[in-house]
Amino acid sequence: MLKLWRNYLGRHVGQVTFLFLIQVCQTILNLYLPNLQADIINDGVTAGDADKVWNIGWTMMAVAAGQIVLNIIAVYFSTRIAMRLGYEVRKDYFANVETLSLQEIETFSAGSLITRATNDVQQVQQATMQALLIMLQAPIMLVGGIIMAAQQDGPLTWAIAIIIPIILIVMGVIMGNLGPLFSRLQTKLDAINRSIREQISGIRVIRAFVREDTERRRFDETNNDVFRVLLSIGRWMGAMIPTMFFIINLSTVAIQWFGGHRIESGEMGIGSLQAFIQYLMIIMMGVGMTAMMSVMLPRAAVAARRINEVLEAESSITAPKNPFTNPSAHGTIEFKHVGFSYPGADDPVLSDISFTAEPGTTTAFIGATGSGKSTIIRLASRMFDVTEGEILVDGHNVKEYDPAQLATLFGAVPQKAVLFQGTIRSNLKYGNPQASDEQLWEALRIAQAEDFVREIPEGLDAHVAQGGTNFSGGQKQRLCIARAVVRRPLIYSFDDSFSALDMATDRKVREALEPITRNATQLLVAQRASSIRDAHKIIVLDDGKIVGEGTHEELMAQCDTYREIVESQGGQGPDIEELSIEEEA
Ligand SMILES: Nc1ncnc2c1ncn2[C@@H]1O[C@H](COP(=O)(O)OP(=O)(O)OP(=O)(O)O)[C@@H](O)[C@H]1O
Repeated sequence: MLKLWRNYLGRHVGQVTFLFLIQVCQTILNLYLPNLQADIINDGVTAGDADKVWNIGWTMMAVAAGQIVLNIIAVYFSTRIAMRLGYEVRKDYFANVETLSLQEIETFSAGSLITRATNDVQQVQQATMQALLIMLQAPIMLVGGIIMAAQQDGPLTWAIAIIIPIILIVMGVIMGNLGPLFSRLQTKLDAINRSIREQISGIRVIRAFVREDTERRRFDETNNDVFRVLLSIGRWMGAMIPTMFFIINLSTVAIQWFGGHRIESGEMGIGSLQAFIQYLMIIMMGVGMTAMMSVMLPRAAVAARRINEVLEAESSITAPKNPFTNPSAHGTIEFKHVGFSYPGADDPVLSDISFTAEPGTTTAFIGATGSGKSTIIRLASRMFDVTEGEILVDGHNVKEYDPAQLATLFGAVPQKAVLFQGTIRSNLKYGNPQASDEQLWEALRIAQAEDFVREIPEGLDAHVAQGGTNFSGGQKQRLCIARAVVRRPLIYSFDDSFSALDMATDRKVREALEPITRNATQLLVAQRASSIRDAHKIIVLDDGKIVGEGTHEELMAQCDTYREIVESQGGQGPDIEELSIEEEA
């Protein structure tokens, strides 16, 4: 928490100092009021001096008004500073998350990253606001209250010396139990966020398989966990307030009783007893504020630690000091004995993968699900770093490139079509922000998406909902293909990118792509053997290893796994063009 405050409140030292000065003045005025009250009763009312009553009364009014004005200023500045802190933390947080590689994002998990950016930042923001308001006020109230009470009646101060340690012990016990509960709460909130995210994004599958009850039960378990922790927190918080009031009321009765005896014996004025009780209340308020801070701070400290973890996280995929710039890039990709394990996984997903993909050729990957096809595509553009061997692009290790520059060589169409909230234009311009409308329409034409976009009255300005949910699977896939085409990259990677297209559209897209990809390097993952039989090179994967490499004919002759795949899909049969012509007929 301190680190976060140092970094972010440090940027507003002027405002924070001004706020602290206001708080000191306000608290001094607050401490002065009971003193005036004692004077008005002792020297004015009891002595029957009306002038004194008026004079002190006016002073009390002025002091109270001053205190109110200062309080308003303090609330304004503490809110402003805390909101600014939240804004700046969120801004830096998001900027840093954007720089992280998939490796770190998967380690944190998307659900936890969202909770940290929302719930955790809010906790810190609220704690900061309260801290700015009461952190300086509480100790002044405590110490100042004791001094002022002692001035009213020294001998009665022993009562305060007994009451404060009792309250501190009670608070200590309650806070000691609340701290670990808040840590647990944050972890449980992460879990509930993950669960909500998964279930909402998978709602169609849940409905299709009628799994609502199972999912509801799974959610109930997570929800119950949060409920149980909140209940425990509520119990301790609930115990705190009545306990505090019990101690305060008991103390007031004790002070009235002892004070009454001292008034009777003429050692104390009535006004002084009134003031003494008021100072006791101020001291208790100081203790209460400290207690409130000690509830809020541990919780905010947990949140601050989680935010700091993300703010300080560094991408494992970084640019070298002097990145290699390639003025005449061709797009040759070479895998040399590549091995790879996902972060946290024990077993390698890929072992000893070696191949070269040249410009003007298509290298296709086929194999059972989970055999590592998509992983090869991800490694080629350095979304993860290999754990063994090396990957070269145009003869240079991908680690020699600036990752951002390397990414511009690729036009990737991912397995899961990803679109962003905005318009068709804004989504296509991800491929090339400078692209003209003509270029966007041409890309749509190549991706066989022109017709359905033209049918929408807004055309390129048609709204794309979050995640592209207002488009069908095939439409989304075609928009993703168009986005890659807009870039006109040297390397195209199609990760099962035609799976949602019918045979006829699949053929049309491939035909339209042919002229623009003719000189590019193409990496193509496909499930259908018929889709890749024309590839210059087909690599057959089995359990992360290459078990065959060659053209369709070569593999049919030499590779059992490939032959099995082809036969399981209906034998050599007609290729995709023949199939689609039949389908159209
Ligand atoms: N982000 C990840 N974290 C951990 N393991 C992963 C991750 N992504 C994939 N894997 C694992 O790596 C293996 C290879 O996955 P990959 O997605 O490369 O297979 P694939 O051949 O493309 O499969 P499919 O044809 O089903 O898309 C699988 O066993 C999978 O469980």
